[in-house]
Amino acid sequence: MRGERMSLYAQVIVDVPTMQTNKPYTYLVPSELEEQIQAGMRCVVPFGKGSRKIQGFVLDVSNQKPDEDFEIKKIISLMDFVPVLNEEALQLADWMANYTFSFKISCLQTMLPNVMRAGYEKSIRLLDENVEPEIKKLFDQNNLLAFDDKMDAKIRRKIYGLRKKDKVEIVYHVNDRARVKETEFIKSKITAENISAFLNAQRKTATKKKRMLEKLLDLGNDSVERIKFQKQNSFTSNDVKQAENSGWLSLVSKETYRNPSENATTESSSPRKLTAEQNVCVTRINQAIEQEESDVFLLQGVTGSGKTEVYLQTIAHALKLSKKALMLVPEISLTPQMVRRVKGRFGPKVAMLHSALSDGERFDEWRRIERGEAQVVVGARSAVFAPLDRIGIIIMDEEHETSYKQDEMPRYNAREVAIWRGKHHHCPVVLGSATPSLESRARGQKSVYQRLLLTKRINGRPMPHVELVDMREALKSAPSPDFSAELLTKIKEHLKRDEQVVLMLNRRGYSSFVMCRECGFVLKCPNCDISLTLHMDTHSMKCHYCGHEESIPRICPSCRSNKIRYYGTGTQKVEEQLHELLPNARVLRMDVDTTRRKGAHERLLERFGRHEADILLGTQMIAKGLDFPDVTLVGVLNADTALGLPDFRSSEKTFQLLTQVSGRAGRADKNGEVVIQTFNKEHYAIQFACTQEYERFYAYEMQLRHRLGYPPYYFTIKITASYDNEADACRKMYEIRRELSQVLSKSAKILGPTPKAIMRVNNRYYYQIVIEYKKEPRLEEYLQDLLVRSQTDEPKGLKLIIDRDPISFM
Ligand SMILES: Nc1ncnc2c1ncn2[C@@H]1O[C@H](COP(=O)(O)OP(=O)(O)OP(=O)(O)O)[C@@H](O)[C@H]1O
Ligand SMILES: [Zn+2]
Ligand SMILES: [Zn+2]
Repeated sequence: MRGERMSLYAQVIVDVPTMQTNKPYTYLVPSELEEQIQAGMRCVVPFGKGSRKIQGFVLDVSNQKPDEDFEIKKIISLMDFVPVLNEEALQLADWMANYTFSFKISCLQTMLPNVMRAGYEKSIRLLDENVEPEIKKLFDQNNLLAFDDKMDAKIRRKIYGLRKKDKVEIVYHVNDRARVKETEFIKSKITAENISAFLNAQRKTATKKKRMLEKLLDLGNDSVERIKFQKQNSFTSNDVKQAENSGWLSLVSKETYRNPSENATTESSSPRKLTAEQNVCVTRINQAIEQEESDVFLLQGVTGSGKTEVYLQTIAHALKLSKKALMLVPEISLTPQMVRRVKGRFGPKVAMLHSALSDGERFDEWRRIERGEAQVVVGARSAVFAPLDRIGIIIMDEEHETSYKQDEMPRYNAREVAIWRGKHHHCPVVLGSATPSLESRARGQKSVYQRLLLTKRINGRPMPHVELVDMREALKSAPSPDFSAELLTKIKEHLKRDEQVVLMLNRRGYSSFVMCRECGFVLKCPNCDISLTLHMDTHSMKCHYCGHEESIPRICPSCRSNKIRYYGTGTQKVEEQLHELLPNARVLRMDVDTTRRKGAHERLLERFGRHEADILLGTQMIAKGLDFPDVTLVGVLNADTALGLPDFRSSEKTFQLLTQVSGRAGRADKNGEVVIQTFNKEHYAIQFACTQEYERFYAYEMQLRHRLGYPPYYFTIKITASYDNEADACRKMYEIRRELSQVLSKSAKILGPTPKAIMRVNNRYYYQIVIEYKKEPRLEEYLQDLLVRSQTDEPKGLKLIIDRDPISFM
């Protein structure tokens, strides 16, 4: 209509659990927000009936009036002054939602620091005051009552009853937990000109006030943190307040960052002279940076070949061209040495994003990146979403690590996201590993990725010599259950030479449990199909799946016998054996129990580096990245615990782990040795790990995968359904299988439905199907639809998981 002001409409993705769709809802932009609103901002919108308020993301703003004829609701408020997600992030979320079969809202939220995701508070509003006095007195003068999970059950029931009669309603508030840290600073108003007037006005006895005036004069034009100023000069908070009232100073609040690495020790380091092989790699990558080519490089370098130096010098090159760099490492708390090296080279230009940071620290690092104050970002999986612009290079260290894949929605692999961003920014992506995933190595074969090789160790060191010990034989004469005579002799030899030893205990699926020797009873979790694990530090039995905890039984709950004992090997037990076998050796133990505290992991490694211990005993967490010059012997106590798992990747995982841990030996100027104890000496994964022939392992494993129809020859998607009862879970999966057989071509294979390896977790029952296929044009659309439908499927309570390229089939 002419003359009428054109209204603005926003497309908003809303956060409604259990009612997700990937279609945005249209909202009217109120006139007072028209100037501010932009795509990528968070907002608060009404949803559904009543006064429910929820968080949303603005995807798009336009004059386009939707042709829906129902009433269009108004946006209530905007949570941001500037967009928190830029154009790139919005596009990436689109791609990710499609590619990983996820809801767009979970993709958008995943890209932001935790504190920027919505926190909701619920309260109850009394609509009708005509209720029991006992209930009425719970409400405040605004007729509101905070509603939380701790509410008394009886009251909760009554309130529920009132709600049915419409006497109360639930009100939702959206909280923004993203708080900026503010620090108070003092700015002096005292100058050489005005001080004498103030001094003269003081009584003779007012020495503190005189001192205050002098200190303020000393400040000159600098501002100083209030806390520091008070501490250094022994002033109280009140002294400062009075000085402010007298007009001697002003207080200003400034935004500051929480600095996560304030206390970390970093030595600065300068670039090293590259070896010939390193030089080839650096030159190729630098060229791609300059020419803005989005090539993917697979940097395949044996352990100790100096991959890190290649990363550092290519990052430096990007910085020289005024570009930025993104570097991904596996869980960062496990690779403190790597972080120190990057910080040592690039200092304050570096921002870190990892799970050991508090939410506040993470938010501050995120803002430093977003404002362009950090040019190099180092972080674990989710750092792949760091809000960097002008990216010149993306690096992913240990690209084969499965921790790069997130195992909740959105089930993305940081590797795929990194490659997507590389294309977006026209920059190279470098995937580095001594033992690349079969997928990446195969893409290198087909030149989808470009292979770069580092075949030799730095300083011309030989690869360590590896010896296999057949435990079936060795146990007959072993000095203790976990140490063969061969390994023990070697440890003694190396310790005598004042060298260091790393011992790895492979704990996967092999923790201590409690069993009755009389009747065979094993203590299991009441909620899950899994035995409870013994924790000596807390003296309790714990379930690693649901967190259930109970005390250690003294008597068998089944037959009342007292012959109930622990079985299996834990690091604590091995440590005890070590103390008995080698009473003089100093042992550092590193496992989940000793590294729970923040920074504990790093401190243990520093102590080992300072030779405060001779032996570092740990779980898989010691296999990667450690670079200690005096470690000359690596012992693997149990090589094959993962081999027995019914999973197509178990050989690959075993080979990678053994090669990585072997690589910790002999990295500097002394030769290294490795002893691997195994019950499967003939297994090809163990044999190739012994000779450290990645390429031969790759060729052999590829043949097997081809024959069995596994990745990387086939694409795979795993579908899992769970219910609180087994029959429904099973029935649902048969229904999905029937539908799939309509959608898929003859060449695709459907495995299952089968119950999951651990069928019951936290009292839910899990069934799964795996699809193996090459090309299925109708599959994606079917799965997207299945995902949306699953929220309203009958019977209620279904949880459906669709996992593209699953890490395991278990
Ligand atoms: N050009 C060089 N000259 C001298 N020393 C070097 C050079 N490049 C790397 N180094 C040193 O060699 C050692 C091994 O390098 P680095 O830790 O990068 O190996 P890596 O390939 O990452 O091994 P891994 O895969 O086992 O972690 C380090 O101590 C590093 O400082
Ligand atoms: Zn449990
Ligand atoms: Zn018993």
